[in-house]
Amino acid sequence: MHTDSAASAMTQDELKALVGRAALAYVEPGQVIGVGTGSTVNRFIDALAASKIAIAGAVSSSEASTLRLQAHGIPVFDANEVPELSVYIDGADEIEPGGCMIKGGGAALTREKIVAAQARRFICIADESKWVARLGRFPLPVEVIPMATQRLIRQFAALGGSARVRLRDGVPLVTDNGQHILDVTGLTIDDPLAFESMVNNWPGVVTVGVFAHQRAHLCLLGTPQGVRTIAFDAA
Ligand SMILES: O=C[C@H](O)[C@H](O)[C@H](O)COP(=O)(O)O
Repeated sequence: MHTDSAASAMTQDELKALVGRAALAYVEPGQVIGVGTGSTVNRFIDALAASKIAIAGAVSSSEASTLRLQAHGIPVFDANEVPELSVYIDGADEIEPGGCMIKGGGAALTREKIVAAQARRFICIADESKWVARLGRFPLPVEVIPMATQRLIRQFAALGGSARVRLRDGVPLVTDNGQHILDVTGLTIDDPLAFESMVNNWPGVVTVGVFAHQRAHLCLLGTPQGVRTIAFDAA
């Protein structure tokens, strides 16, 4: 781990912009890269467009990121057209010292996991508020098929969790995949790999927002002292 470039009294938005720019160091001209979703990734997309690094294009993890990339004139490919990506750049809602993450605050978790699985390297960009000793403070997003919702709420309750259907404008939010999101609080996630496998096996779960099998290889963490570069050896 190291810290570079002094930065002081920066807002959270400025820290997101800082790590968005820092991620450019991991992008090379001519590459097709994986691009995640969220406010931090938006800063990366904008920095990429401003940088004039001529990538061949991107595979995107959401309709929102696709629109932003295309608005900048960056070609977006279907995941099926690109067998392997050199790098995937995405944010996180929480990241812990092993590189495991909670993701899905923006409801894009399923496509994020798909694109991450195609990439040789996952680079997580996040402001320091996302760094945790153990996953579980942020409500865990789980994409679910609506007919399974009530049973899954009971399954989470049996683990000590409290699950709610995420609403938007008073009705269940519908993901890019046409499904719903449960947000689960009160869980203890001591073993992210085992937890991810267990929940993903419950019928009706599309994807759980624990990213342990697709964990980060590197985290660029925005702090008031600059960007901390954290490599996860075991990833
Ligand atoms: O579904 C959304 C994603 O997992 C985001 O990458 C995550 O919620 C972090 O978003 P933000 O950069 O806006 O905090």
